[in-house]
Amino acid sequence: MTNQQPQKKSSTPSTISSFSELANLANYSLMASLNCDPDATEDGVDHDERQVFSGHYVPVKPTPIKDPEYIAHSKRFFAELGFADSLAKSDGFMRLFSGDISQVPEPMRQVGWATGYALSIYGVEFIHQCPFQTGNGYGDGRAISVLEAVINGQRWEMQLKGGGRTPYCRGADGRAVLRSSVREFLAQDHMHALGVATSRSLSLYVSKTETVQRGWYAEGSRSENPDMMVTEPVAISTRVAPSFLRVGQIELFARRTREDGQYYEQPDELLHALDELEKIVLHLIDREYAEVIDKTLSTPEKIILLARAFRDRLTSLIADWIRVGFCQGNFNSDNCAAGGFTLDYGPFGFSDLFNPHYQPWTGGGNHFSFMNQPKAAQSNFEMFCSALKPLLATEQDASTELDNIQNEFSAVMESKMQAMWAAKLGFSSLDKPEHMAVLRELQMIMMQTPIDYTIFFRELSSIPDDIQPLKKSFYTNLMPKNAQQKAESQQVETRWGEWFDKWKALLISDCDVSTDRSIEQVSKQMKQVNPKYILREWLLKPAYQQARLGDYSLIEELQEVMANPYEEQSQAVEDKFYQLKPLEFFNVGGISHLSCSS
Ligand SMILES: Nc1ncnc2c1ncn2[C@@H]1O[C@H](COP(=O)(O)OP(=O)(O)OP(=O)(O)O)[C@@H](O)[C@H]1O
Ligand SMILES: [Mg+2]
Repeated sequence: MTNQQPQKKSSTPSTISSFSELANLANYSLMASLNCDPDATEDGVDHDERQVFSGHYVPVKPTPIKDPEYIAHSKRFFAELGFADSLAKSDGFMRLFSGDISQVPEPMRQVGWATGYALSIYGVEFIHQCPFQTGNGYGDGRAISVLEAVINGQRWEMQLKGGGRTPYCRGADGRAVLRSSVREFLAQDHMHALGVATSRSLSLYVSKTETVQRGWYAEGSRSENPDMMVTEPVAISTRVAPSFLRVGQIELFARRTREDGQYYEQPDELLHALDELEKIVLHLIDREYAEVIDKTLSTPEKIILLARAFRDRLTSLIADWIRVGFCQGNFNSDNCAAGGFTLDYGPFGFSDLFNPHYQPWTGGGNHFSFMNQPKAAQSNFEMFCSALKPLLATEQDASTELDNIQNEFSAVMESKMQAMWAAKLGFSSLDKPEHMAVLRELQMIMMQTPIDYTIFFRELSSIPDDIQPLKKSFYTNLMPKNAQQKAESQQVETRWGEWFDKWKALLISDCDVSTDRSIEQVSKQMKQVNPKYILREWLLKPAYQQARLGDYSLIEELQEVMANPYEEQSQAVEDKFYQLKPLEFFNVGGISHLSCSS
């Protein structure tokens, strides 16, 4: 059900308790397999926006945040890496991951790197909106990778978010504020605990003295857009993944191969562009798909396997997002990791009230809304396949096969969605029409009744005797009040009862025919796919507000609770975190919607 990234061979790690031990694990494959921007300076002091015409990466020295203070690290991920918890507060570690790379010992390098990428929004290329009207200004504007290390046989890239300006900053400050960094750090950690493929959270540091200004919402504001400027401390969160390659990155190098004279003037420049495209694709395979694609195959053969494998991961990812109520909010090709995992926790949100059009980001439009994410993914996948095409220009068969892989996306997506809904409902499949009818009817009533998506499925997972426990998920206060409306809502309740009876009868008959499925087992399985605890925005807000005052206890508490989202936890945890969204938070800026993610 879940879309785990491939597990590498693991031996029990010996603990890494000092920064010099970590430094010894540094191992940079990127520089060997990719091209550096030929216009770049070697020392990485390259902090003004400028066009980057070629090369896959630009050396950039991060700008440290002033007077950094420790807020959090992912204990779970540290344990996986074999890092001692004490490392997070140690001098060298804290210095590096708050942006000061100037003193790292060899074999670490005293310079990081940023990468360019192209942007497509819902399948439409954006080129002229960059400051140079060429697309050469898009890329990591504030994300800077600082380390590659091989740990227990797995290669990881570590990337600062908010590490200061890069050539791609487009005039912005290169910083991330405390609020957005807390959200990103916690959500990324939580998504892993939910079993959803994601970049991982490593650490979070805030500056005690450096601030920037951002537009934000006044307390309780219902304005769609921010109505005031706030001064916020800057922070750096570090995220970790096998790579940070995005669909937009492959697109950038494919666009440069076009014979429209936009990107090159001489024939050898076309060859160079094709070479850069091939290199980045092979690098993607090496970093993200090495376990499923044989190194000895030809490039066209590899490309076919890559497209198939990415399609498989991407469709699983989207089904998982919908399973747990996650809306990414801004699923452009530049926010779509080519390794098929969740990347960029900016304007994301977890659904409280079920709404297929749920979209936390005011700039996102319906195309990135909750139930439209399969379509948004399809657009990104199509851009990905088009970007691979120039490498198959003389390979008719492979090119046709790639078209087929692309054309079958929606069928594969649909089958993943059906498997996901079946699991949420406790069915082994939706193959029979009566199972499908139960799903369709449920989707209809869910749209007509204000219910909490998480609580509804969690209560259903206990397979109750009647609909009474499900009412815990009803936003009764949002239901109609006058007499006629009350009568209508009575009808809705009757429909719920009828739906429930049909669902339960099917479930019982499934168990009767299958000897290896008891009701208790089904309930247990349902609780493994229907989380109890979800990182709701109204839970996040007090955590970053308290952090602003120097109190990080709520962040730690949320981290703990959200690390075990499928478990039954204490009554106190349930009372605090397993609740409907309070009515006063509906339509409130910064909780129900947000416009700014930085
Ligand atoms: N404060 C900033 N300074 C420089 N660049 C920024 C800033 N905020 C956003 N950007 C850049 O604007 C683009 C769009 O922002 P978006 O919110 O998608 O990305 P992000 O949250 O910064 O990053 P990522 O996708 O790396 O998680 C990105 O290329 C990003 O680097
Ligand atoms: Mg982004």
